[in-house]
Amino acid sequence: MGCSKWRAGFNFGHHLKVQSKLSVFLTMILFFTYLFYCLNGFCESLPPPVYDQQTSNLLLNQILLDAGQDARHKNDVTASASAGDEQPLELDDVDSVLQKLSGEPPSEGNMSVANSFGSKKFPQAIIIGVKKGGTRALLEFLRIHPDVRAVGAEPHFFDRFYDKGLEWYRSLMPRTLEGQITMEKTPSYFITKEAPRRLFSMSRHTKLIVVVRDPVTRAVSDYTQTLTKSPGLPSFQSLAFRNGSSTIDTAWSAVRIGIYAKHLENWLRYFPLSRFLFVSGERLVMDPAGEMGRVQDFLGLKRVVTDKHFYFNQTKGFPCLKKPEGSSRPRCLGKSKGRPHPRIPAQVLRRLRDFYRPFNLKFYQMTGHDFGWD
Ligand SMILES: Nc1ncnc2c1ncn2[C@@H]1O[C@H](COP(=O)(O)OS(=O)(=O)O)[C@@H](OP(=O)(O)O)[C@H]1O
Repeated sequence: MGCSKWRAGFNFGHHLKVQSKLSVFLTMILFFTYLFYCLNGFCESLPPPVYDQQTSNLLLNQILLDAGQDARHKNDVTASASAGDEQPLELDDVDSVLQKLSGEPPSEGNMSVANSFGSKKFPQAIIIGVKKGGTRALLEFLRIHPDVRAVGAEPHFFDRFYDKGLEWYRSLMPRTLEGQITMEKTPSYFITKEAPRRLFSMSRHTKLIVVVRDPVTRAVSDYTQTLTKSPGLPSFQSLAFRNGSSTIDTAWSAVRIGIYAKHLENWLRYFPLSRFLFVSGERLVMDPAGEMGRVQDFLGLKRVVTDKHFYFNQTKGFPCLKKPEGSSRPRCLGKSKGRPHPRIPAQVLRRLRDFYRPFNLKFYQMTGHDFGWD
């Protein structure tokens, strides 16, 4: 009995010894495999951190906040809904926000290649406005171009995060090779008083793109977005007119943003007109290829994005991409782009149109371009 107990104890001890030897052996195999991979340079192909954890959390919080209740601080991060079986072209979830923030393409075979080559540069071209003008559509259309690399989410550097410094801003940019253009879009730059001076101090050569849209429809679009986030919002007319009077309330941002001439004046104090391209938001919908031709010329790019990239989606009521960046499937923008607008009384729209007319004319004169809103 005692002997068999001892033998059992011995077997158990022996078993343990064999097990621990086996685990040491396996650990060694793992270690040497890893060492072998690193020596062959494979470790470098892991995506490098684009920004530190603190920054990433900050941005993530900001983005989630943007996507949340505060419609004034909205972003392009929206819950997605596709038209038919198509994937929306937006930053739909946290993962894709982080991925897009890094500016790297979706996890496909070439990800490590895209991460390892080129360098992060300050953007040579920025879509600075205007909110609800069609800025997301323009950026996504541009991203099909092989010589354009852009940050997906809005960095908001020249308005909200300027304190973080230029190096922080540059770290958000995707890597580019010689001849490729780095881009970003943040529509609130156009109405930010300090933005022109700040951008000028980064580089006076940055090309500036402004997507403009009839300020009346732009205001309604802006209001629609706020209404989606806050369903209890007062009516459009009660916000557009000051204290129930017939005076337009220019303190309301949905109205103020549309006074394009005023905002442009601020930019022209720093940048010459030749540095700007004004894209018609209406034409971007009616003739995306035509408008994209102008944009590519302005950026000094070969006209790669042409009518063969677009088709008109009847369900969505907007042009969509046949093959967007990193995908072989057709895609439309998400449900927050191309939303139906609430009905606004005709006399309210007329009053607003009258209000904008002189500013529009001034804007046409300043830009040398009649956008045909009147
Ligand atoms: N191809 C395509 N698909 C969908 N939507 C398109 C497209 N081209 C332009 N638009 C118009 O873009 C409007 C949204 O503008 P922005 O992207 O600048 O909005 S934002 O400021 O970034 O929130 C959006 O405004 P709403 O129609 O009011 O939703 C659209 O009219």
